[in-house]
Amino acid sequence: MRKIVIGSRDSRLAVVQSEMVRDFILEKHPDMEVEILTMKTTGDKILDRTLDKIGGKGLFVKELDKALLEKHSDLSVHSLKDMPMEVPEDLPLVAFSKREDPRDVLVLPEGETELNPEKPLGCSSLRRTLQLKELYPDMECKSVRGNVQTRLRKLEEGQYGALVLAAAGLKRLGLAHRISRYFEPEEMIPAAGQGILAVQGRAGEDISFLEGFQDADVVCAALAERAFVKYLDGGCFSPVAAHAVVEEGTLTLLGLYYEEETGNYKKGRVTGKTAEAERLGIALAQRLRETCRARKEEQAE
Ligand SMILES: NCc1[nH]cc(CCC(=O)O)c1CC(=O)O
Repeated sequence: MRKIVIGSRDSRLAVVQSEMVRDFILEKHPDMEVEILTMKTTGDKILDRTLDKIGGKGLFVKELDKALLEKHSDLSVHSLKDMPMEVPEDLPLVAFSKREDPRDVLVLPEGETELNPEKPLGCSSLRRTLQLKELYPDMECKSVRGNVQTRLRKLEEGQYGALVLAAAGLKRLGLAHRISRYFEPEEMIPAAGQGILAVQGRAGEDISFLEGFQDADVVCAALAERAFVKYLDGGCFSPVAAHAVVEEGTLTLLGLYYEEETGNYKKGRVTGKTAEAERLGIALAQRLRETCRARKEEQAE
């Protein structure tokens, strides 16, 4: 018998996600024992500042990485979209899950059926803010921090007309009934990795018990999305968005590139073979950046 400890943030969503990995392992290997070890990360503790002021995505993984390194845990389960592009070599991502609904959605206060245009839209990333400006040009967007439950509480308190959240988180929390509108990926390009779980482990250890967990097409989509963002050095705060779909060996990647200095941004699409996922991500990134550059030169003339 082998015992595995999964390290998890202590938010409800993080625990549900860790339970999904636990349940997979237990179903395939009933002789194994799996325990979930929850912890608060710096990113969960600091809620009064926006993430870019306190140091980025890494704040949600530092404590979990430490537990892995010190062997208090064997695996960490993360939302892939929260993972930095650079992952420590000794703590590799060892599996990606199948993808839950990757779309962003609109959530109204409980019982309401229409969007109150007098109140701001609550959203927590530049990526969403930028794209919401196109969909709701007359509405203000206001930052909302905290885990999904905290954000929903702020919505019920009347601070916002609606929230924009990921469908994946709401569905996993059993809150799909709160969704009042879905944004198709073409209208609002999701964050790279949205809807996918990443399992992280220690280099060199046996993780054969995760066999069958991942889906090859989802892995290709994730690689293309992350290659795009990494090439553009997106990190957490550039509103870079990337979403790939794989169908019968063909990968289509949608991307958004934003140039901080000028405020210019550009959306684009690339299609190719799944085997070339990362190259496709880089190719789209290069093309969009060139387009923004060219436009900047035009404006300067
Ligand atoms: N930034 C928080 C976060 N990280 C992952 C999800 C949703 C689940 C997922 O995308 O897999 C959410 C909530 C949200 O953005 O609404």
